[in-house]
Amino acid sequence: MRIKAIKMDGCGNSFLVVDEMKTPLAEMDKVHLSKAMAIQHDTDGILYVNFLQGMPTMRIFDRDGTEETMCGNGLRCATRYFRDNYIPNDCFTIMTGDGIKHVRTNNHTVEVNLGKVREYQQINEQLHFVFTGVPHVVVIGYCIDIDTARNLGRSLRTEKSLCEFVGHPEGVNVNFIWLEEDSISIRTYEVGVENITQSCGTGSAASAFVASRVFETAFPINTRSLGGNLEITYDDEYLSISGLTRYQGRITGFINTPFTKPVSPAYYWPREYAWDSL
Ligand SMILES: N[C@@H](CCC[C@H](N)C(=O)O)C(=O)O
Repeated sequence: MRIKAIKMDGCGNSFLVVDEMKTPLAEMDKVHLSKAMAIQHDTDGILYVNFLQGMPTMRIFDRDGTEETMCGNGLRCATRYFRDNYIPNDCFTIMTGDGIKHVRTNNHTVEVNLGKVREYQQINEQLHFVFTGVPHVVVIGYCIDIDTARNLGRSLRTEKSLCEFVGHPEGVNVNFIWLEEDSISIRTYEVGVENITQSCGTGSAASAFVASRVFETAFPINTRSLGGNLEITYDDEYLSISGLTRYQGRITGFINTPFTKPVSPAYYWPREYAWDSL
């Protein structure tokens, strides 16, 4: 079976977009396929886009093949894909694992409304917890290097007592934040990618919310991550994130379906980048 995907990123948070209207896939194939494609093409996850009962929908599978409820930057990329291919409007809605989300585009800039802040709790002076579609711990501190953030993030992400305390025994994403003159800087250790990513939309929103309480920073808040900046707004308890999205290229591959067991990615997914300006 031939599969086509588009490589995109939102502030460096990278995804392959698989359009299920063009490439219908069996549910059982998605876990193996997602893991294989994400590793081979070095992306943080795979976005499956489709229309279900007439409604645009997005599903996100992380690099390790697990499905997540939400992904802020992924939703921004999916929004741009829908706008450019199917929905010639600036404002519309997309169904996600975390419910219906309102989205808005302005050329390459995409804003998505993540909904109301949920489950906020201050754990101690340095640690806070916020649910913005997926669970996020926010650690307040000072400028941290990548290796330290990766090591600390990895141990906090599965720290049993912390995860149980915040009600998410499955694990949490970890954001290290510090205050800059005109913004906050963030390094996010992401569940499912199991590494620091270039940017995390839901993590940036959670971090901005915590910064507004701890540093009394006024919204809109600019967040700086390795891959770029996002603007976070807070309106009537609803958090929105806005920033640039990019196309990186088209990918074509072939798979034998259905999968019965995990297969080496290179076996069925040849590299055929055709970089273009889409
Ligand atoms: N990068 C995403 C967040 C993805 C969620 C995370 N990988 C998880 O599994 O919880 C974003 O932009 O929000």
